[in-house]
Parts: sequence; C-alpha cells; structure tokens
Amino acid sequence: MSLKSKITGLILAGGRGTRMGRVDKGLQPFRGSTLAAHVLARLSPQVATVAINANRNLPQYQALAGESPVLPDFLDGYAGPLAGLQIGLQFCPTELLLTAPCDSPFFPEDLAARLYAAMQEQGADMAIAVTMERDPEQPDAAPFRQPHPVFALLKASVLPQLDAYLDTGARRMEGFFNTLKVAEVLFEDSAAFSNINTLEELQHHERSTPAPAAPSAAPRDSDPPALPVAEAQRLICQRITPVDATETLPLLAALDRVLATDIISPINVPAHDNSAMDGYALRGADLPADGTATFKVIGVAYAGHPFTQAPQANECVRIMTGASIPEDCDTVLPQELAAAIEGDQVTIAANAVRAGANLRRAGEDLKAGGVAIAAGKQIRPADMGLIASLGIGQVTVKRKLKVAFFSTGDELRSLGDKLEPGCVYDSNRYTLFGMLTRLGCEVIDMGVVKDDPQALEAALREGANKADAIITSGGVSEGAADYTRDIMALIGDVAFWKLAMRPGRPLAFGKVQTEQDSAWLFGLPGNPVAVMISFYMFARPALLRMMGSETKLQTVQARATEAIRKRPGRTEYQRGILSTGADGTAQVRLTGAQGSGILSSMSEANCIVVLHHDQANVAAGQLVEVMLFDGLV
Ligand SMILES: Nc1nc2c(c(=O)[nH]1)N[C@H]1C(S)=C(S)[C@@H](COP(=O)(O)OP(=O)(O)OC[C@H]3O[C@@H](n4cnc5c(N)ncnc54)[C@H](O)[C@@H]3O)O[C@H]1N2
Ligand code: MOO
Ligand SMILES: [Mg+2]
Repeated sequence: MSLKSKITGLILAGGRGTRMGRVDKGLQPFRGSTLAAHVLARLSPQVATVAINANRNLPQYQALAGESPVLPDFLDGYAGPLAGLQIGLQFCPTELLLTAPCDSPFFPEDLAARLYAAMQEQGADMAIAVTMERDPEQPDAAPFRQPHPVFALLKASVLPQLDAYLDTGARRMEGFFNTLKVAEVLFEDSAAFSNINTLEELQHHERSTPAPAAPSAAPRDSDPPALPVAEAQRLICQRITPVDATETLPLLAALDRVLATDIISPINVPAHDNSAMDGYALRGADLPADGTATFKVIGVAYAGHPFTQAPQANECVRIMTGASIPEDCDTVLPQELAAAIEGDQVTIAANAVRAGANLRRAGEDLKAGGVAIAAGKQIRPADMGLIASLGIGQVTVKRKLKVAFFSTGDELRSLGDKLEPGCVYDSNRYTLFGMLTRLGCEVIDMGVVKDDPQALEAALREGANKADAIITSGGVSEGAADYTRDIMALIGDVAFWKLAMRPGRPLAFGKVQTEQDSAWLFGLPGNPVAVMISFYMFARPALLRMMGSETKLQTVQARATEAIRKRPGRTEYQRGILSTGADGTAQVRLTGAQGSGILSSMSEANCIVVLHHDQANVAAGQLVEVMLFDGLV
C-alpha cells in the first residue's frame, strides 16, 4: 500500500481572515488562480483525496474541490483550526489526515513523506513541521524553534481525544497536541512554511517570481538560520532507536560491548562477613573500658580456611584479611594496634579499637537479587571484574553495530597511489576507521567514491543494504561538485543542515532506503578536522544510542592560559592541550592555527575546548569547558 493511499488531505480555509480585512483568504487571487488552488496543487500529489474545511463561500470552494467534499465546522462561531481538524477527522476515510492552511502555498512536496517517517519511527500519534527562525529585530540573537502546527499529519484515530478536548471548551492547538505523542520534523527551508497574512504580503508574493514546481521551489532564505548544536543533537536522537538483536558472549569477549539486560547478583558480595585487616577477631563487648585486657588466641582463620569455633569471653582468633569472621565475633583488632603479643596472649588497651571495626559485612558491596549493573552500560574493566565477582561467566550484549563509511571526492588518492597535482591523500577514512573501531562498531570500509552521481548512488545503496549506518565525508556543502547532497536526497529522507558551529558547519542527516533495507546516514563535511568534530558531536552519540548506550563525553573545567576569541551565536570547538599548571590546577592552551583542514593540530591536541553557543570572548585565566580525548577507562 502506497503512503499516498493512506492519507487524506485537509485544506484549512475556515478562518475569518481577520488580518486580511476579513476577506476569504483561500479565495484571494494569486498567480493566475487562488491561494487555495495553489495549496490544493501542492497537497494533491501527496494524498489519496483532499477535503476543504471552509465556513463561507462554499460554492466557490466546491467548484475548486470538484468531487471532493467541502466541510464547514461542526462547532459554531469560527472556533479556529481545531474545529476544522475535527470535521476533517470526522470525514477522513483513510488512516491518516494531513492538514495544510489555505494561505501557505509554498510548503514542501515531501511534507507527507517526512512527517510520516518521523511518526513511524517515534511511534507518535501525529507529526508536525518545525523550522528554525531568527527574530528580524535581533538578527544576532540565537535562532528559535518555530512549530507549524497547521502542517500536521495525524492518525484519524485521535478523533475521540479531540472531541473530548473541545468538549472542555478549550480551543488551542498546542493544548490539544499536549495530549498526544507528537513527533517534530525540522525542515531547513523556513520560507516554505511562510503564510500570507495581509493583502500587502499577497501583493508582494504576487509580484515576486512565480515558484517553479520543484521542492526547492519555495522562496529560499539566502542564508537560513543555522541550527544550534544542541537542537541538531536532539533532532537526531529523537529519530534513532536502539537495535533489538542481542548475543550472549563469554565475559572476556564482552569488553566495550553494551549490556542488553541487567546483571542481577545471584549472591551477596561479599558472601560472608570477613576481616578487612590482618589481626585478631573478638567480641566487641569484651574490649576493656579502661586499662588493658588480655585475650587468649584459640585458633587461626585464613581467607578460604574459616575457623569454626566461637570464642568465649576474653578469647580471640588470629585472622587474616578476607577470612570469614568466626561466630559471635564482631570486631577485628589490626595486629599493629595490640599493646603486647606474647605466645597465645594478646593484650589490648582501652580505645585501641572501636567495637564493630574492621569488618566487611556480607552483601555490603552487592545484595543477592539486586541489580549489580544496569542494562545499557558499556562494559569497562571495572564491570568485567564486578561481573566476575558474581560468578557470572557469560553476558548478554547488544549486537555489534555495522557502520559503512566512504570518502567522496575526485581529488582523493588512496595510500600507494601517486599524488598528482591538485590531489590529496584520503585521510578521512583513516580517522573514521579509528573513531568507529574505538566505539566498538563493526566497520565496513567502502573506499573512495568519485564525485559522480551514479557511483555515489550505488555506494549509498550498497551501504544501506550492508550496514545500520553510513558515514560519508565531503560533498555536503554548496560546491558545484557536491553531488552527495542531491543523491542523498534522491534515495532517502535526508535533511541538510547548516549548523551554528565551527568547524563542522554543513551536515547531512537522515535515512537512506533501498528496496531491501535502510540505514541512517551521516553526511559529514569534507574538511578533515570538521569530520572528526562532527563525528564526535553527532555521529558518536547517535551510534551509541543505536548500540543501546547513553554514554556521554566527560568534560572538565580548565583555566585558559591565553585569551580566546569567540563569537556568540555558534558553538566553537578548538583544539587544546590540557596540562597541570604550577598551582596544581588544570589549564589549557590552544594548539595554534584552528583551520578545519589542519589535522596536525588535532594530532597534537589532547582535548577539545568547547566554547558554548552563547559564550563570548574568553579572557586569559578564565575557566573553559574541556573535552578529553582519552578517558581513563
Ligand atoms: N560557499 C560555501 N562554501 C563552503 C561552505 C559554506 O557554507 N558555503 N562551508 C565550508 C565548510 S565549513 C566546509 S567544512 C566545507 C565542507 O565541504 P564538503 O562537505 O562539500 O566537502 P568537500 O568540498 O568535498 O571537501 C572540503 C575539503 O576537504 C577536503 N577533503 C574532502 N575529503 C577528504 C578526505 N577524505 N581526506 C582528506 N581531505 C579531504 C577536500 O579536498 C576539500 O579541501 O565546505 C566549505 N565551503
Ligand atoms: O566548519 Mo567547516 O566545517 O570546517 O570548515
Ligand atoms: Mg564541497
């Protein structure tokens, strides 16, 4: 069943047109027909059938709708878009309803497909379009998220919820959406969702060049607001879900893998009360309140060789660290704290040891039946030891992630090739290999792919069939040979973002789909440092999430040894060298030139200085956040 056949379109034309002098907006003449006719032309190819919600001029709308219905609100008094939605859902003969307002004729031709993909992935009841906008009054301020709730794809089955919401007298769209699970889909082209509110705006659009039919047709911002890093990370994470498949491995083969199930302790750890010191086990009640007391040694307890007899008053047991505490004993005197030891007589002074001291209680580390390590943890050396301490020799982990990667560019030469004029050796594949291997992925190296649309398409298809994710480098910017963009968009649902960050400004993210399979695609920029930064900031958390883990990169604060220039409104990642200053505190200096092609300084660096979105220039001596390359564990 095609997607189109599952969707009914609804043009929302039931408003009062208050800002247009109460004219019927949808019927305003526009580029040879009417606004509503333009919306109908955009909507029809994406849906099985289109209905129009209108409350006035019904014959004119009916003429436009042809065989399809024109639906006035069921509620009285121009109750707003939710009333239109209600009647649309009542009519809706298909599983899904896609709405578009009658005054926004430029919306994307892949609106339905992209909203549907997000709805499916997130198991949502509906999906809405979102764009990033900038306040024209404050062009330097951070861009903000603008939801477009009138561009919504909904399950027809939410009608009872809408009826109940409207019955309360509430009319706000956002209020109703809060009762549903909503997926948000970021569209790069904010102009595509602009609506025509006033007659002046209508005249302005009427005069401007008519939009051709392609999706890129809507009037484009010359430079759409760049997406903040946190927002891009959120949008990526929102779409990605962990793989389901698991495998059971011997403990020694499970290092760095992600636990698929909780490790439940089958025993108390330690299994028995035992001594934390080499010394003498005794009953705390026998310790002297003042002066000294002498105890008779009645036996010896070794780790692994318990002493089974219970001491009586003023008797003790010589005990080694880790040995079980003999019955009735609750205190261990470290041997060096004895006042005197002669033969089998040990003399102890008052206050030499506190009753109850130097004992490790059964279960004080882990209780039998308790969760020793929660699912989702990447197994590190300490976890290996902990699991072994429970007597567990096999663990169930998430299956390895398969990640295909290739470099794009006619200028790239592989190792061993002659370096002709204008060419460079392909380095990105090597950094990607290293980063993916460190992350514990199964890597599929697909080599270098030329700037040739057919070769790129073949490579992306092969990657989608073989791997869970594809990582490419190069060709995502605006250059004349940057074909990757077009091919990615052609065979997948891939968005191209300009990010408010440096380096790593361009990034493509989405899904590549073939007849057989699909894979997530991370189209990283070509510049070698940008590849690494984009990988760490976006691909890494997404791949970890797919692996079932939520491990975050650790950061520390360090004093900048020099002033750092920073423009607010974007995140900057600078290569740094972290060390301990003369005063014993952490300090960081930059590695020098920060161009995104300068890989040597990435190699020299041991950390990244993260200068946050809103942060301005940093003065020497100020604290900055630092991300370490090498973790201890
Ligand atoms: N007009 C604009 N131009 C550029 C913009 C922009 O916003 N507007 N962004 C710049 C930024 S920032 C980056 S980063 C790059 C990204 O470009 P592409 O992703 O299209 O990558 P390419 O053009 O293919 O290559 C860029 C650069 O990197 C070298 N490269 C590529 N792959 C490799 C590799 N595997 N090993 C070594 N070096 C590689 C390539 O030779 C180029 O020098 O776009 C800017 N331009
Ligand atoms: O920001 Mo581009 O990402 O390095 O030069
Ligand atoms: Mg380029």
